Amino acid sequence: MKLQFSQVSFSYGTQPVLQKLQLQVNSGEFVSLVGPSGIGKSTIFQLANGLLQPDEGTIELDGKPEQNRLGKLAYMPQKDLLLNWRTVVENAALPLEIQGLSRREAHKRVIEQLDRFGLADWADAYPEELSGGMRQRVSFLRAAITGCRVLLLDEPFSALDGITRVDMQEWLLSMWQTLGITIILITHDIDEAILLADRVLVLSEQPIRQVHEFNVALPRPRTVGNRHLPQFQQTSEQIWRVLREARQPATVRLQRGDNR
Ligand SMILES: Nc1ncnc2c1ncn2[C@@H]1O[C@H](COP(=O)(O)OP(=O)(O)OP(=O)(O)O)[C@@H](O)[C@H]1O
Repeated sequence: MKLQFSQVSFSYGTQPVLQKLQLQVNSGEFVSLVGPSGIGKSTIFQLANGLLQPDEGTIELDGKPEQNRLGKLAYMPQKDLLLNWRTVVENAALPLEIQGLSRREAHKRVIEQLDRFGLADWADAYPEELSGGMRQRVSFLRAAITGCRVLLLDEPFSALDGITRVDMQEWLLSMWQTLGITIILITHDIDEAILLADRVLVLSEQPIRQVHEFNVALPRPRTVGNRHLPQFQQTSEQIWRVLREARQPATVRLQRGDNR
């Protein structure tokens, strides 16, 4: 599914966050969104999934303006939000039950997918028995089982330790390739953004009027070893430059304040 923002503006009260933003994510693409804290990344996700509506402009799904986007894009928040009193199967089945499937049918569909998501031995486990990586797999399964063709992932690996994080990045890439879905990932980790994505979109100004776009010219399938390739280093430096330049005015203000 293709997602497009056309001339989208959005404010929280008097605070503008987006101004006439153009943004497109193509069907089957993996796109990373990076930018400083508070710039508006999560707001873009909430606009995309219909929790918020633009003040101006349109949001299009597969080329058609779509006002009613709730439930059409799956969203996986930073914190996994698993319910402690529900087992793995019961947690993952929740959106299907909300969609109106019987408990029995919802569980059957989840159980069919457990192996693919590396959860076959954990069907009846409760969240507190799972490692951080396992919890994220359950959360990912819960988002993917909805059948939505676009997954919005809001810093999914930020709470994981380094080794688990690398494992999960490689796992996510293999799932993306198997499922053939569109993924948009918010991350603060530039290396992660590059390693996973076809394109990295950098948000650097507030309000957001445009995105800086970087195509990632690395072959697929990718592994963490790709970080040492010259193209990887080059893209990383370009992204850092954009983010550093954007920070300059704030730094200058801070220095002036300190000198006063
Ligand atoms: N419900 C809200 N009401 C008013 N202002 C909000 C609301 N949600 C976010 N904001 C403000 O809008 C701006 C963008 O917030 P948003 O959460 O989209 O940023 P972000 O880039 O996702 O940040 P982070 O990386 O810290 O998650 C921030 O200044 C934030 O304080």
